[in-house]
Amino acid sequence: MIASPLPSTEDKPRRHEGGADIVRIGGVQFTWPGRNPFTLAIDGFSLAKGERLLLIGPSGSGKSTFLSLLAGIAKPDAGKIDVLGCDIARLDGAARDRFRAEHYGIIFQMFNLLPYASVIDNVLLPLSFSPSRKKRAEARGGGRTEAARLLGNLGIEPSLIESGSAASLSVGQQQRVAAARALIGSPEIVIADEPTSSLDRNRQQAFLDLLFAEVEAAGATLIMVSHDESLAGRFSRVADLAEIAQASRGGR
Ligand SMILES: Nc1ncnc2c1ncn2[C@@H]1O[C@H](COP(=O)(O)OP(=O)(O)OP(=O)(O)O)[C@@H](O)[C@H]1O
Repeated sequence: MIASPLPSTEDKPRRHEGGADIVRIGGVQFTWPGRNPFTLAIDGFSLAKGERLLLIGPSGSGKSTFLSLLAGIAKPDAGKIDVLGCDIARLDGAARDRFRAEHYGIIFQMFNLLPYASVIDNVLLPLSFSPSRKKRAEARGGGRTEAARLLGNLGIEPSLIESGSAASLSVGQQQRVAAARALIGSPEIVIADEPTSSLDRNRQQAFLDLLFAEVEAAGATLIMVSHDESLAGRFSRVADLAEIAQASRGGR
């Protein structure tokens, strides 16, 4: 069920059941270089801890660009992107990479698994880059135990966990492995860029059931992009990117 109406940029930051803001963006400008440059401007946006935001909008409207800014993959030309009290717009590339590894689990559109690595090694990868996620996984019995638990909960057969390589998996299985990799070590923010686009309706719903259960168990905040507005009822908030950001093309 959608908790409340879609916000305008003038709205006060929305809070989710008392959760404090985990993200606050203000005055952001970002332009992709090129002959017909695409610019995204975000006057103000905030996200409360524990929210599950579904981000919708037409193809090419800038949803992935928005996620890249939110995750510190792209650096804005101006403005503030405050995440967990840190303005990531002020960090250099290496510091943003470290921050992302510590605090974000990301399910990319193409999954980005290491094809020749085993399923479990793909899931364990983020722990090599994040001391705090490693610590949290260790507190739950160790990285391998936690990876196997997540993979099992996400419906990966035990026989595939140690021996299967990512390249040998179906698209649906790759997606589940990508979700386990995003969730291991309980990052505060989980970002999913159209993770269900290659699944049929039943598998889509089953995947979301598993994803939401794990996100909730970890107390994480979820931002998911999808073209499928019928998923809206499952999220605490739904926003069209056009309500959050102004997109423009060409010289400014
Ligand atoms: N790496 C890049 N380099 C240059 N321009 C880019 C890059 N990525 C995106 N763009 C520009 O930004 C625009 C918005 O792209 P973006 O991928 O953010 O949209 P989207 O809403 O996520 O689209 P889709 O729903 O099709 O994935 C593109 O049309 C393109 O012009």
